[in-house]
Amino acid sequence: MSNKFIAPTMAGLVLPHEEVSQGIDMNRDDPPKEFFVKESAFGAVDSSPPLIPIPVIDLSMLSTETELEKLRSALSTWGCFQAIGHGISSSFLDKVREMAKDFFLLPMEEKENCFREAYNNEGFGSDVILSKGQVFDWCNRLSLMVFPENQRKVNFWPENPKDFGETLIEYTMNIRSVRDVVLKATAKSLNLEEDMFLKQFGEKSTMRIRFNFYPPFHRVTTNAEHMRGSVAVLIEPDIEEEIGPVEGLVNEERPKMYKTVKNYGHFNYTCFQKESSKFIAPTMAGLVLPHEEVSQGIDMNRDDPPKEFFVKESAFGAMDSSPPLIPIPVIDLSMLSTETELEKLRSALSTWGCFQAIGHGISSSFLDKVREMAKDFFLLPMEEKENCFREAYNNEGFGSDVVLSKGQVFDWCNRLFLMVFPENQRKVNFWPENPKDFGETLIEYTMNIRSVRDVVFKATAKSLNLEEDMFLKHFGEKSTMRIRVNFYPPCPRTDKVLGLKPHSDRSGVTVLLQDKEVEGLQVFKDNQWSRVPIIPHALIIMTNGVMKSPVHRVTTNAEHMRGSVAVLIEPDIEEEIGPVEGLVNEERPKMYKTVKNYGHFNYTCFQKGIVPIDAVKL
Ligand SMILES: O=C(O)CCC(=O)C(=O)O
Ligand SMILES: [Fe+2]
Repeated sequence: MSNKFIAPTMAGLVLPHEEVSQGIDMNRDDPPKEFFVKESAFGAVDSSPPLIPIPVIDLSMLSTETELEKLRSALSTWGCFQAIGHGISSSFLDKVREMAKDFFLLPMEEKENCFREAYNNEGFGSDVILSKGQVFDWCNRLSLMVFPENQRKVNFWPENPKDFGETLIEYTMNIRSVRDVVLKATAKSLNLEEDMFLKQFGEKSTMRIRFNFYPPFHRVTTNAEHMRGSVAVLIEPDIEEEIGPVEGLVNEERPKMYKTVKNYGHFNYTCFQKESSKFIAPTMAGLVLPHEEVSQGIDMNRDDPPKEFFVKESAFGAMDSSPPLIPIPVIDLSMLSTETELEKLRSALSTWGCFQAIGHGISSSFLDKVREMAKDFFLLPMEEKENCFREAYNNEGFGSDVVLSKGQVFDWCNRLFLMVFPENQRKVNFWPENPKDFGETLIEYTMNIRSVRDVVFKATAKSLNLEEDMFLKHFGEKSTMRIRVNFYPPCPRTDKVLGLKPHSDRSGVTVLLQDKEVEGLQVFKDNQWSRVPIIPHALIIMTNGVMKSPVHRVTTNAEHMRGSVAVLIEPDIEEEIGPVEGLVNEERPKMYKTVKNYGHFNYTCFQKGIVPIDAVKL
């Protein structure tokens, strides 16, 4: 449903929305400054450097010593050459070029089918957004894996022009022959065994193709009138193959200077990422806001939220800013030893799937401290929060919605999302250093919530006449606890914009500390939305994986910001989640399948536009 990414490239963070859906405007004469290159080790941009020809090698002559020596010299000095005599007909090469151009000239609606995903290069688009201050290339690309065949992602392959796929494969097969000739000749020119490089690239050597398309550029280029295209086939070694110094070239005089690496493509990418591993004010960042806002988060005083934040009609009805205030049940955890409270719990979970917990044993002053700390963090200047920015393709850290799909509706919300338990899965580089006691308080709070979890799990099991440890065991030793600190800036369009769209949490249990003053949370029950009233020191508990998964949302508020802190408790990834044995019998047969790694399963469903519970129905 939403796994395609909006005209990803020129899309970027950097262009106004109209252009996002249309690609780089080929007639504009004012490229945004995000495309301007910076000074670098490679010197300034210079539009007409001298035309020093790179070497030309005739592949059909490589059986001669002269041509072989030319090749060796070309590769050791330049590392590249122009190949002639390669045996591919000129008319076929022209056909490939024409076909590529035909594709890029299609209207955007047609190319849309090939849009790459947000976090992946495969498909049509331009630069993946990776880092703050990234300089964008003035280029659209279509990048496709062609070999090995079983790694083709045909959903990204153009259906138009008609013979695109066929031509692509034929061309790549031709290039494979060229590859073999060049790799063999190179080995020979170095007095190595002929198959040396072929073997190093392995049987499963991949071949990707990248079509580049550069729209004309009025200001900078001399050929301001013409667009330009090119086609690159990228040949990579088998992922499993170790790449390193060739044995035959290493000896006592020339010892090894480099290490061997596996999966070089990934290694290369990781190196690149290290330069720029933080993602620009990721959220409110998105594609949708003008650049100044990208670096400052949602402007808390703006009076014109962009329309990408406007909610659409959904199965959960229209926006209604003041639904009835039907109180969700209140359960006193300190009273769960009594039958009455236990029955109240059972009923709350089977009808609402959530309740407000009082008597939970956590002091009001400590809860206030947690809320204050969260607020202090969000009120820090953006430069300080920058250290916690999440990466483009990952929720962990500070930011807002990950950009996932075309037409995605964004939440009016900044978040800080952190894994707290198990301890060895903490990514401390995303943890705030300010306020000073943030980390400590966070851990203490989560440990408190873990005790609350245990009490609720045990009581729930008891209320269903199950063994007390049933749910605790089901969640496994390695049950994870993540914390999500939400912060909703005031929003002038409460009629159109939500703080959080309708959803049910992917976690097994969510424990939520609401804002003490500003309301906003709503729960969907019996086909209508109910507002959840504020009980200042209660914890809202949603038991998603246990009985009923409440669908909830958060509205926005025009005058006040609002904060909340959610702890998400998930089962051990390895643990199978499914119907509880003790509840299944002949009269009530199993209705659902078991799944492993429910969190991932939930996410996959979301991506496909499926409700998880429907996907596990037997
Ligand atoms: O802000 C709230 O009250 C709810 C937050 C929420 O639903 C979530 O973080 O999943
Ligand atoms: Fe939620």
